[in-house]
Amino acid sequence: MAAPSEPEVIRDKAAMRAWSRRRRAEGKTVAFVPTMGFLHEGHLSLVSAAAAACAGPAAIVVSIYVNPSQFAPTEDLATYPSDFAGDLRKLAATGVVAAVFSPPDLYFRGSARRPADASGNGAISCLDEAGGDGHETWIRVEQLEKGLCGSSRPVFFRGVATVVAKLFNIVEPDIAVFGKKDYQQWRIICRMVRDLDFAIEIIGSEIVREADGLAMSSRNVHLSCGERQKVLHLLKLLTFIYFFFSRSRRPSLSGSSRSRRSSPLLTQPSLPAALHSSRSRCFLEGARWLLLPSVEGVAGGFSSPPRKAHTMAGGFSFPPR
Ligand SMILES: Nc1ncnc2c1ncn2[C@@H]1O[C@H](COP(=O)(O)OP(=O)(O)OP(=O)(O)O)[C@@H](O)[C@H]1O
Ligand SMILES: CC(C)(CO)[C@@H](O)C(=O)[O-]
Ligand code: BAL
Repeated sequence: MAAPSEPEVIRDKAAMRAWSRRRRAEGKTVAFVPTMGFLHEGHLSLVSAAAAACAGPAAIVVSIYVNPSQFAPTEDLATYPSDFAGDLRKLAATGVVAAVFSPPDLYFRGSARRPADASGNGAISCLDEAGGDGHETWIRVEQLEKGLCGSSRPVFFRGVATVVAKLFNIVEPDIAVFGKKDYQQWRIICRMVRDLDFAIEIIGSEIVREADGLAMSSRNVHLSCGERQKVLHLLKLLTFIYFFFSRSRRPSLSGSSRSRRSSPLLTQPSLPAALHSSRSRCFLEGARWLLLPSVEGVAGGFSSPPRKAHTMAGGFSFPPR
């Protein structure tokens, strides 16, 4: 990549929107990478994908915002890792990021915000249980948010879809890039953009992994050595199941409309037909049951479970890379 150059840091919504409009008036494509910060090579690969997707002159914007509305009060908002100065250095080193949008807060909190209790432990999101005249407008992608991460994190995808829509309205990008590590999230954003007529091209970018195969993820810093080993075992098992079924069963299993209806996520054409069969579902269910103690062991080891399924699975997606 090119020589380091400092991105402009923008904190204000109106200033961000004005910045994007100026760039577009100059004939640039505004390409957007939303993140929650504590950046690693996975995030930087999205920046490269954004640069590659712009045919002509580009204005690349990265947002760094830990969105409270995707965290339930039982989750880890308070301990989410951050290193803003380090993030800026990494983005500057890419030489292609023109602006970093890092707002202090994107929500109207209202007067009914729940106060901290005597021990100082108030609800830390979902928007501190906002009510009254606080934020009350939500986007739900009703079918795709069911299952997988949606099962263990009940407010997660509602918060993601809502904040991404807010960010799209503020940044007004032409292109936005999301990682396939968060596969369900990527599919949900694509569906929201289609259903609500956002004039934005969504790009899904491939998973970047550590040398041992674990998908890079900001929260990996919270994993102990033992937890990491358990996650890697799970990743190996899933990879084995994938290859076993995709090689030996695929030809006879495609085109079953009945099984394709069972989960909206599994109807994406990029997923192997093998995984739609009732037989492979039984196998996966059995494996999940056998592995549950180790998965729960990993989840229980964190200060604020539940964790995301993809982190448990080492960022496994279909097909594995
Ligand atoms: N290893 C990776 N490969 C590709 N994309 C990634 C990777 N890690 C994160 N991304 C993408 O970067 C974007 C921002 O993600 P985020 O800031 O939540 O980081 P994260 O590493 O996914 O954090 P977390 O540990 O909370 O999942 C998302 O679109 C996500 O899918
Ligand atoms: C898309 C996102 C930035 C919304 O907060 C977040 O869920 C993430 O980083 O994957
Ligand atoms: N990359 C997903 C963000 C989250 O887990 O909240």
